[in-house]
Amino acid sequence: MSASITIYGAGSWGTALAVHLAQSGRSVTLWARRSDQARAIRENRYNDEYLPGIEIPADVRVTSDLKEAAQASNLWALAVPSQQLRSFVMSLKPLIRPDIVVVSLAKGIENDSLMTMSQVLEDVLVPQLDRSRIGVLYGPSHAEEVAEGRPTTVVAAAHSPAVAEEIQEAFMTDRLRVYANTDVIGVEIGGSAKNVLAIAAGISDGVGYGDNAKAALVTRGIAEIKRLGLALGAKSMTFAGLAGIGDLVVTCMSQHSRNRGLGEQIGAGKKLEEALADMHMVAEGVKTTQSIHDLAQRHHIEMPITEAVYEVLFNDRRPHEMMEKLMTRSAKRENWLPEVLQER
Ligand SMILES: NC(=O)C1=CN([C@@H]2O[C@H](COP(=O)(O)OP(=O)(O)OC[C@H]3O[C@@H](n4cnc5c(N)ncnc54)[C@H](O)[C@@H]3O)[C@@H](O)[C@H]2O)C=CC1
Ligand SMILES: O=C(CO)COP(=O)(O)O
Repeated sequence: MSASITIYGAGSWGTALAVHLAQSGRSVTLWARRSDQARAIRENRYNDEYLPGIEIPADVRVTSDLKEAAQASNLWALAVPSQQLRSFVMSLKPLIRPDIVVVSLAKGIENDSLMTMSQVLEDVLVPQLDRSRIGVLYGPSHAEEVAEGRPTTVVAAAHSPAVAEEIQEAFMTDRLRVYANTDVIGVEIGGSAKNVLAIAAGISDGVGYGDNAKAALVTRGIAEIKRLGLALGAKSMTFAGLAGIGDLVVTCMSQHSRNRGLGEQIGAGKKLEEALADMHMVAEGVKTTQSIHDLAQRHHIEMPITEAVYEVLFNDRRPHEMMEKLMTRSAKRENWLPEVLQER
């Protein structure tokens, strides 16, 4: 077990993991961006802004000093929004050491580069850090439930099996069960694209389409996510795993999901800007819709649900119009054997 972990980003997810891991005996340092936030958490032992009602154990060290956080451990977990990851890691780069393992907790695809989070980390940190020491931790894990110690499962992915297992061991507790995987691109595409489908599920809830429509979005959603993943080199089975169907189900069904909640407001008639103005926390699905839409175009992948979400969010199209378009597409086959056998 990695004795100590540094978590960068004292938002909902970073704080929840810090609480959970500290309660499980790890030595945890939580880095907060603003010194006033770090001080308030140190003094009150609550993070009311991002994770209200959860007490932060006294042994979680809270700092806004990057150097102090970097020196505190050899395992760095990054819980900052995906579009800010690159600039944040640039500021960490002077502090990197070759024995560090860096894990992205952020789920998303960078807008301009269309890189996944591990690719952004590689882009910034290699060669100072070996590529094998970069990983991600994704899966169905709402912060509110992890902070309360409710049973949760996630997947640690890295190109090196040994590093995937090192991350697994570092985060595994009796209430947070971690699986290891080496299909990094599969885990990242599953864990990121699910936020687009969460917005679709929320729109469906807001309009009031019902349970059948929601089940269709989850099922046909994983089909289109898998198509993109396979084109990018992912393994088919990853999409039946925790960062595939697992993450998709939780986000489309949960009361906690911010992306689903944002979609619900849009389905009920709000404009994207209005829905975003009501949110304090990041809803990764908005930016990820742009990236996934662009990736699908680049690789000529049919992603009709993503396309529909894109049109509603960015081109002012009505949810009813897009649903009609989805329902009246030409007739398709589902999982015909010759096509399934072509998959990896
Ligand atoms: N909340 C959840 O249940 C889960 C969230 N995630 C992922 O974790 C990532 C973070 O999510 P949350 O903690 O929920 O978001 P949040 O909105 O609650 O917190 C974001 C944190 O990032 C910090 N931040 C913003 N811009 C920054 C910058 N330029 N540099 C450094 N720090 C910056 C903020 O101060 C804040 O502490 C997202 O990618 C999300 O998809 C993954 C699993 C669960
Ligand atoms: O990724 C998450 C849970 O696994 C959090 O994202 P949402 O809050 O949109 O569901």
